[in-house]
Amino acid sequence: MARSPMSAAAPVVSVRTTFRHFWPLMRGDRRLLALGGGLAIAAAACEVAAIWLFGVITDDALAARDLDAFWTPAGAWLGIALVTALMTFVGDYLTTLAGERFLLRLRDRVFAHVQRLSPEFFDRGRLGDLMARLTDDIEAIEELVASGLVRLVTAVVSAVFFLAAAFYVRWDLALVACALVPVFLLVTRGFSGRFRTAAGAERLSNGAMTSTVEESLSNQPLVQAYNRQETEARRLHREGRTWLEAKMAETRLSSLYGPLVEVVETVCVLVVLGVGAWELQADRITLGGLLAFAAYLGYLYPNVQSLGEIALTASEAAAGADRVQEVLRARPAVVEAPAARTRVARRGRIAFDGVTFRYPGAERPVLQDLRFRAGPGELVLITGPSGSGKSTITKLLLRFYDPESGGIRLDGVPIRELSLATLRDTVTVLQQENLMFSGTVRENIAYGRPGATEAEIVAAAVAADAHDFITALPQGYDTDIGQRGRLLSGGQRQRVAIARAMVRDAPVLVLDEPTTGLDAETARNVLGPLRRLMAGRTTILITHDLHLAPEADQIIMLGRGAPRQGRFRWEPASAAR
Ligand SMILES: Nc1ncnc2c1ncn2[C@@H]1O[C@H](COP(=O)(O)OP(=O)(O)OP(=O)(O)O)[C@@H](O)[C@H]1O
Repeated sequence: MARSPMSAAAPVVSVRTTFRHFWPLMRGDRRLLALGGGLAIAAAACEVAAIWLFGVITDDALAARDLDAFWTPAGAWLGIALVTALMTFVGDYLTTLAGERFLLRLRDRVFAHVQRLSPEFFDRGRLGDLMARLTDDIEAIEELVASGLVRLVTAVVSAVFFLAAAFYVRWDLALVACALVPVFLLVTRGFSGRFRTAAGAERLSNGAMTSTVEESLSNQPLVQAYNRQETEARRLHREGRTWLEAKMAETRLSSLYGPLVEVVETVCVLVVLGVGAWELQADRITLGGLLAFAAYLGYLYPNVQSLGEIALTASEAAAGADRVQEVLRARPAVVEAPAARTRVARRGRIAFDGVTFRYPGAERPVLQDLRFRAGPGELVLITGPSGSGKSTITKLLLRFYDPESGGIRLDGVPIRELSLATLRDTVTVLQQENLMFSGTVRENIAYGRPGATEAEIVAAAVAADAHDFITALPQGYDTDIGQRGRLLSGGQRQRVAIARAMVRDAPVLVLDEPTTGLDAETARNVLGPLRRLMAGRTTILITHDLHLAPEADQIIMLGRGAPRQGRFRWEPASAAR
C-alpha cells in the first residue's frame, strides 16, 4: 500500500485553533445558537427559583404544618416547571438545528474541497479513512463548535447561578462547597491531555477499520474467486482489535473521570451536610434553608462535572478536527488561473507542444517532448508498451496535472488559461473501466449532460447500439443497473458509456483502451458505435489493439525516450520497427 498523503497521526492542533478555524462556518446560525443557549440559561434560572420555592414550602408549609401556606408556592412551582419544560424543549431543538446546519455546511465544504483535489490524492490515500474523516470526524467538530459551545456556556452560567444562590443562602457553607473547584480542576487537567492522545488513536483506528471494510467489500468478486475470505476476515479482525484496544484506552479515561469527580463531590456534600446539621442544631439555619442549600449543590456539581466532560469532548473533537483540517490543507495539483477564460471556440483543435511530464516525486519523466496536433474529424492513435505514459496524456489533457515543460493548447488557447470546467466540458473521456453509478440506465446516460431530453437520450442509445438491449431489460430505460452497473455485462456497460459520451457531445474525445476486457466479437461490435461517436470530433485513441490503426491520421508510439510519431496511414510493416 502506497504511503498515504495524509499522515497516520495528524499534527496536533489546539482546541482553540480548531474553534477559531471552524467558527466562521457558524455564520447564519449564530442567532439560532444564541437563542438556544439563552433558553437553556433561562431554564437554569427557573431551576434556581424552583429550588427556592422548595425551601419556602419546607419552612412555611411542612415545618410549620400549615396547608394554606402550601398552595401559592406550589402553584408558582408548577408554573415554573411548565415554563422550564417548554424552554428546555425549544432550546434543545434550536441548538440541535443550528448544530446540524453547521454540520451540513461543514460537510458540504469539505466534500467540495475533496472534489477539487487531483486523482493523485485518492490514489494514494485510503478511501475508507477519507470516509471516516467526512463522517465521524466532522461530527466531532460539531460537538465542539456548536452544541459543545452551548453546553459550555450553559454549564458555566448555571454553575454561577447555583453557586450565587448557595452563597445567598449561606456564604460560609458555600465556601466549604467551593473546596471542590481546585480538586476538580486538577483532575480534569490530568485527564484531558491523556484523553486527547487516546481519542486521536481511536479516530485513527476507526479510519483504518472503515478502510478495510470498504476495500474488502468492494473487492468481493476477487476475494471470493481467490478464496481469500478468511484472510479478509482476519484483516478486519486485526483492525477491529486495534480499534477495540484504542476504544478501551479512551473509555478507561472517560469512565474513570466521572466516578472520580463524584467521589470528590460526595465528600464535599457530606462535609456541607455535617456542618449544616451542626448549624441546624444551633438554630442558625432553617431546615428549608439547609435543604434548599443542599439542592443548589445537587444542581451545581453536575454542572461542574459536565464542564469537565466538555473539556474531554473538546479534546476528542480536536483530534477529529486535526484529521479534517489535514484534508482541507491538501492542495490540488493544478490551480485555476485568476481570470480564467470560460469561452473557447469549441472546435476541438488540440496541440501538445513539446510536453514533458513527471509524476510528483518520480525520478524520471513519463513523457518527454511530446508533440502533436489534431483537429476535428481526425484520429490520433497512441500506442506503446504498458506503463509508457499513454493514460498520462489524458490526465494532462484534462489538466489533472500540469506539464513540467511545454504546453497544451485547445483551439489555440493554452489550457492553463482556461477554467477547469470549460476545459473539461470540451473533452469527453471514455475510461478503461466504464464507471457507472447505481441508478437507472436513463440516469447513467443523462449523466453525460444534465438536462438532456428523453429524445436525446434515446438517440444516443440508438447510435451506441444500446437501445435494443436496453428495451429488452425488464424496465427498459428505468432498469436499475446495480452498484457500479454490475448488473450489466461488460459490453453493455461499454455501450451505455458510449451513449453517455454521445449525449455529452464534446468536440474532443479520448478513448482509453475502449476494447479492453471485451472478447473479440464484442470488441468488433462496439467499433460501429465508436466510429459514430468519433465522427466529426478530434479523437485521441489510446490502445494496444491496432484494429483502428488503418483509420488513424497519426500514430504516436510511446516508449523509452522521445515518442516516435508520424502522420501516416498505418502499414503493418512500419509497426514492427
Ligand atoms: N499517480 C501516479 N503517481 C506516480 N506515478 C504514476 C502515477 N500514475 C501512473 N504512474 C506511473 O507512470 C507511468 C505511466 O503510467 P500510465 O498509466 O500513463 O501508463 P500506460 O501507458 O497508460 O499503461 P497501460 O498500458 O498499462 O495502461 C507508469 O510507470 C506508472 O507507474
